[in-house]
Amino acid sequence: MRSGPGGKRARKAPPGGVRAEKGRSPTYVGAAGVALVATVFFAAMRGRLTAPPSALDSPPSRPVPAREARGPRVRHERAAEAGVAEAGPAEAAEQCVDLSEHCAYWAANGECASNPPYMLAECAASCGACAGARARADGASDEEDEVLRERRRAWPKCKDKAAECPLWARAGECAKNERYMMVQCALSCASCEMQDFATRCKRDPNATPAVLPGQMDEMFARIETSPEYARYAPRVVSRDPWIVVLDEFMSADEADEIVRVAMRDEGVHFTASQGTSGIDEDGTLIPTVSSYRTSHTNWCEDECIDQPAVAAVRQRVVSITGVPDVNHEFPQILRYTHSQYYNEHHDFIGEHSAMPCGPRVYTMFLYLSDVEEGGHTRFTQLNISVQPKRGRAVLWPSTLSAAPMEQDVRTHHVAEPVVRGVKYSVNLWLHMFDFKSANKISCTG
Ligand SMILES: O=C(O)CCC(=O)C(=O)O
Ligand SMILES: [Fe+2]
Repeated sequence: MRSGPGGKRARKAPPGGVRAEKGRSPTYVGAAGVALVATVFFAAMRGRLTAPPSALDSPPSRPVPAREARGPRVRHERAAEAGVAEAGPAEAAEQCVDLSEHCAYWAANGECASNPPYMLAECAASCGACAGARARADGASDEEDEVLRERRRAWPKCKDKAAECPLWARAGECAKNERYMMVQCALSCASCEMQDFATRCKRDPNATPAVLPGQMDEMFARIETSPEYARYAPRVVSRDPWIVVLDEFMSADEADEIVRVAMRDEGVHFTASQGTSGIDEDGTLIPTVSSYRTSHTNWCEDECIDQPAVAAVRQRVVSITGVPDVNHEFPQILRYTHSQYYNEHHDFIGEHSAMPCGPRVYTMFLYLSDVEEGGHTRFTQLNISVQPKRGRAVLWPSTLSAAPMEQDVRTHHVAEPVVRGVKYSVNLWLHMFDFKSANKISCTG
């Protein structure tokens, strides 16, 4: 059976300081800039710069280090467009290619120096910042090179996973973006021991489990019988395993508000939904985009997570399940348009069991829109199908009440293709232990 859906995993995007203008410190531009100006100059002298601006009908706009442009999937797409199969910026630097047709123009206009994080990633060739030129383009000194060589001798397996790591490290990103940098740029950040999953991600033996054996049954029975929850109009559609539909879990206004939040800057925030295809040597779940799942995903964090409607719903989920908010993954907002679906899968991801967060114990799935036809959530082994309806939620376990660390294989499910309308929905995955603290140190995959 396929592995489960990708959860909110270690932030794969490059460091925030290089994602947004605000992160660019003067030292950064200054130090890297001088070296880069020289690099670009010599690159130009070597004839690396190709089409001059006049070759373009109108000059391209300045390169924008937008969030969207920084995520790994988008990078891969861009690489594919540029004919660099499966290459990201690191590979692009190795192969010495540009990922944008505008690189030469931008480089000629000094962008390699004034916007190095973006330009080094996207325009390695035009900036003369290919692998061989990397150290000098970073402005690294001979002493720094020696420090890195020493570190490599002490930690032969330690590596930087992105070509830009030395530059980012010099810009202070190891501290500003610890979660990403300490694993992805371990060599440059002197955090080699952190690349070892077992060292970085030990579960606290005293961590409090959210669900003890038998408590799952108690929780579902409470939802069914307690007058406190009657306002959510709960309906038990299965008892073993438990599946409870809550027809009035959210108001129409709340659901609409969450869609509005999700739609902000839509092109940036919704990207193809990913699954996972395994785990790499430092404990990072490997994301995949495949025909198994064709929806689009928008992770609700940063400016989304505390929006009033989102916060109210999160609080409601805490109070109904008893699972504290720190155990919840960031809400995963989904959009399915015509014919989009998610094939049969289980939300339990085996690899989580060895992580500090432990397994997903519950899924609270929220429907934010009415769908004219299709888009049902169908539990394949139980012959149960839940129709999307704005405000409705469905709650089910991924593990067994009697053994809550173990998968309950009966809750496999599919998202049926949407036939008419658009389905907006949200996954809230609740873990056995603290997810958010573990996520901060890249220990949730
Ligand atoms: O869209 C649905 O109905 C279910 C989605 C789902 O199961 C998932 O994203 O894990
Ligand atoms: Fe699912």
